[in-house]
Amino acid sequence: MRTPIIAGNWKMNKTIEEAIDLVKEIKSGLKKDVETVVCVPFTTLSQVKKEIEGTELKIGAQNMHWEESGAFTGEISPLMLKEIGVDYVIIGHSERRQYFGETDEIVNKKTKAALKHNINPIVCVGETLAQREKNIHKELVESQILKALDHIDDEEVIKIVIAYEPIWAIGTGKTATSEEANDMISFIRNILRDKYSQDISEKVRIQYGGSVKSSNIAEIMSQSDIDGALVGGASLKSDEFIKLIRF
Ligand SMILES: O=C(CO)COP(=O)(O)O
Repeated sequence: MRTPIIAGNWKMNKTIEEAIDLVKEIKSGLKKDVETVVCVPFTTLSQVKKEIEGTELKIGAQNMHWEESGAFTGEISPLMLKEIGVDYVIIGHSERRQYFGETDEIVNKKTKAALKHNINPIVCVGETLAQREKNIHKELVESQILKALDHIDDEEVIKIVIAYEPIWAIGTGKTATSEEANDMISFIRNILRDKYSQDISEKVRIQYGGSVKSSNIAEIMSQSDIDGALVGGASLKSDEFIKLIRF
């Protein structure tokens, strides 16, 4: 059985003070057997980590460099995240790919670096609207997955969470139908089966992301292959996020 995982991606939102307020409310609404993660801005990681001590709430970063240190102005290394005690890191979010030029090769390097440092990567994949309309969305996602997982073995891949986020559904209010999401996610599971094994494909958790909110979470989570959600906008308000955890 795969434990459901609901992760909030706060993106570039919340000052330290706001972050602490939000996390105080979230930790009071946790649900047993649903892994809950908040992926917060770098500047708030330390304080949020202190605030969640002794609770089941997990903490994630939204990005990371693959090197341990060096002349990479403005970047944050896996060692720095590990020192804070970060559990997860989002890798290859479509906004990083789109605005900051992250390629599949970079996503692979970052994923391997996270695993090396025992930080669980949440690896994001997903197609644009144009790619879906051209009916090349599965090809595209397959290529993103295989490149992200290059040289990652059986023992490591099960620590990865994959997030399928169709770009046209992010922040647009347009959700993929739960059937469309499940269809792609079961397709991803088949890619894992072919690359690794049936057993591995049944262990890896795969989330859906894109305009997830309290009104559609139950429907999304009722699908056979969807193990959770990566949530943007709706993770910024405690009452809404708690409803998502309690789907
Ligand atoms: O990008 C997302 C999560 O990583 C999704 O964002 P929204 O939930 O705001 O559509």
